Amino acid sequence: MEVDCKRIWGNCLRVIKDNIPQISYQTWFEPIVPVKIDKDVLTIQVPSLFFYEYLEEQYIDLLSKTLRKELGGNAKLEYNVVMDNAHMANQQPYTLNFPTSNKADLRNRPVSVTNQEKPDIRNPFVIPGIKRLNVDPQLNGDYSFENFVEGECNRLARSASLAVAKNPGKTAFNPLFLYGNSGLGKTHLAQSIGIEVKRNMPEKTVLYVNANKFQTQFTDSVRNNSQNDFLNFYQMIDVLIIDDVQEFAGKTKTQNTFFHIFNHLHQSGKQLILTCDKAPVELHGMEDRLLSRFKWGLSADLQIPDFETRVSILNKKIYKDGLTVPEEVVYYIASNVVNNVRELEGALISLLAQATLNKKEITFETAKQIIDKLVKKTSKELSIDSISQTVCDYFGLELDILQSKTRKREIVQARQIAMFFSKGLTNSSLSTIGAKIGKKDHATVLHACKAINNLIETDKDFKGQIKEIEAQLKS
Ligand SMILES: Nc1ncnc2c1ncn2[C@@H]1O[C@H](COP(=O)(O)OP(=O)(O)OP(=O)(O)O)[C@@H](O)[C@H]1O
Repeated sequence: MEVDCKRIWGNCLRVIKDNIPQISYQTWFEPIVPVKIDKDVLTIQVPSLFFYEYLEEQYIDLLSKTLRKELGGNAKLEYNVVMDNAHMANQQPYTLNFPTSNKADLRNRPVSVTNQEKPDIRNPFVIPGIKRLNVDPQLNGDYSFENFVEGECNRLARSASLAVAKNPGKTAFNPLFLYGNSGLGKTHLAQSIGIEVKRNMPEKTVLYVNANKFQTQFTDSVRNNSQNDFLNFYQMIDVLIIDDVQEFAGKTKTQNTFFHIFNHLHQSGKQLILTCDKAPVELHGMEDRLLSRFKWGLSADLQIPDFETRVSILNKKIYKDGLTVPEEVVYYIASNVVNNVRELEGALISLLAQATLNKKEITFETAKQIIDKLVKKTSKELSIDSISQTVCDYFGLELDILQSKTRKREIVQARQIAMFFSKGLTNSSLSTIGAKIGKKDHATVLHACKAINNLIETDKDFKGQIKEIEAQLKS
């Protein structure tokens, strides 16, 4: 009997293996143990209730087909759900019986439970104490379609986002890849999709996550030996929004894991929405197989809004916050803050803050003073690229040399100086700086900053050089 059940389950596995991705097979089928066969009922043992629910949700059709091929039309499957080690003390497997022949029956099956304890699902987004897996989508209610102003600059991205929101996973826009410079509305638009899906299809599991957070969770899961939980969790999402995917650059293990999640979701008809600060073709430090997948759906860019759109964005915000701002002031802001919607909003906020603090009305004159100061400040902002260029010019080096693997002292030092100034003079994160200068990690950047600070304190000539470079950067 035991041999029989192993043989039959082995036959089923051969078919299953050919029909699903290897990672899914390893995750969901390798841990299953065939227990017994009784006429046309096969009993299998699974390690958790969550595991059983997932099999039922994702693979019941495949299981039914393969089992019926082996045991005939009346084939049935029974599960023994055996708790994991944490629950071994009172190990009394509970059995859930259901037939595989009729899918509708599966949803309303009679369940007999002899052990009510549930295994933990270790995931930071799961709200504890809720029976069904319930995921906090991490959405900001302000980032709705209603609050997003349409313009020539974002028309394609917005209409594609709307189409995806109405039909997640069912349009050709999968993944939807939204890209553009900082502060142009990528996060807002990506979140709008999540908000709309949740509004119209509350049963869908939506999750917004920043690429850095994803990376941290992944690293934690490796440390805690809970990679399977991590993978399983992400493979259950219906609409997955990953913000700032450029942060994955150079992180091979994270990319590898994301690749599997991407494949699983895509193959299961789930929706992926990715945002990035550049187009897929310009993305460096990313594996080719991942890049090619980014291009599968639709890439839509967000451009700098034109004057009219900038005025509409300001007016929308003014109206929403119940403020009164003279039209000429709105026009002045819109004419002078042009590159970034976040800065546009920031200018309005600082104007209002100053007016409130000084108990003054917002006049054109006060607005002009404040905005002029702000615009001057932003025009001085430097990029990692321009800093790297200035440092290379100063030492007479080619820019490319910073990206090379050479350990020559002068190159290493030039790289460290570029990192030091990028940290001090831009808002970029350590990992972004590292990725851009020599494909290094954040720890290397931190080390570089310390090394340069030490040298400034101990070496007078070096300090002089740093002062000269700084003067060039700020001129
Ligand atoms: N078309 C728009 N209509 C209304 N508000 C907008 C629009 N575009 C951007 N914003 C607002 O500008 C701010 C910045 O937008 P968002 O955070 O989405 O930019 P981003 O492109 O994701 O930037 P980053 O790459 O720096 O994360 C947000 O407050 C957002 O609501």
